[in-house]
Amino acid sequence: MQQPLFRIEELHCAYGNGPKVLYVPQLHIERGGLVFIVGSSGVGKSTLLETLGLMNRTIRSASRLDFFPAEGRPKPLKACWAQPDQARASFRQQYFSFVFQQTNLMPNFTAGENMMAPALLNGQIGIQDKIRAYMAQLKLPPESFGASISDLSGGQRQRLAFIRGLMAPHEVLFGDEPTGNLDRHTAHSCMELLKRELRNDDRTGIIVSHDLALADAFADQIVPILLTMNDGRTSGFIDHQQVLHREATGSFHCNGEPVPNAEQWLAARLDTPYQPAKA
Ligand SMILES: Nc1ncnc2c1ncn2[C@@H]1O[C@H](COP(=O)(O)OP(=O)(O)OP(=O)(O)O)[C@@H](O)[C@H]1O
Repeated sequence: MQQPLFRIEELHCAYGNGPKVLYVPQLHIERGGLVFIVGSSGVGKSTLLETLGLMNRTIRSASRLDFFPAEGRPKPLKACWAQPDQARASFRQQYFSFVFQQTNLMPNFTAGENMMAPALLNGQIGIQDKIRAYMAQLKLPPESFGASISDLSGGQRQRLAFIRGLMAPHEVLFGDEPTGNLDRHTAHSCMELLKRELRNDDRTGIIVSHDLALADAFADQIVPILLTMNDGRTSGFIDHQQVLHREATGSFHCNGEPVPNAEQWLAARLDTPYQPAKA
């Protein structure tokens, strides 16, 4: 049976006093596996990630925004948002890790130190062998372990950041275009590794991506953010009936109907303004 990870109801997101950028009447994200958030540019994918990951003040209002940790009672994120920055940071550090396209590596530390940092900070030891195995899998040369960040290519840095995120033992890993700088083959290797490791550790990856083929190949759940038009302005909208779930057979279904080709199904919906049914 599926376990809840996030439960969202009537969430409105905006930046400061700016216009509403995202509306989520209802969304259930389940624990375990890989969840992809897809949508056209500017529709609110990063906003959703920032909201769930307690990264940026994006909530205008929400009637429910709950996180269900593996142990203990559900945590109302709405209440976390009212707390000081320090309290939110320690909540994040307890449960969440992050991988961004702009890697945020520490330039004064070597590649190896960067990859080991989150695991060491969380008290893990004997991690070098694991990191070296991940490096081999992602075709990073062994000597790059001791290299300066400035001596590595953009794609190598992204793979380092990816391994660093994997090494952090948190139960949710948020990724914002974590393979955006990589060629298709390497992006697939990253996702294969991520999927396997998440499954082994009962963790969940929530990934923002433009790459519908990657979502089709690896996601267990795909959340499309649809484009809506209000008074001439566009904003994002999530219709829970348009969320795709992968069945045990490996194929997707949506609202009880089979979806034979998720990539095509999504491509046909994402760029066309969507008219939500009236409640
Ligand atoms: N810090 C911010 N302050 C004000 N508005 C913002 C901020 N960040 C994003 N926005 C606005 O919110 C909307 C959604 O942006 P968001 O970055 O979430 O979209 P996205 O789907 O992730 O886009 P992309 O695929 O291009 O990265 C856009 O209209 C954007 O201009």
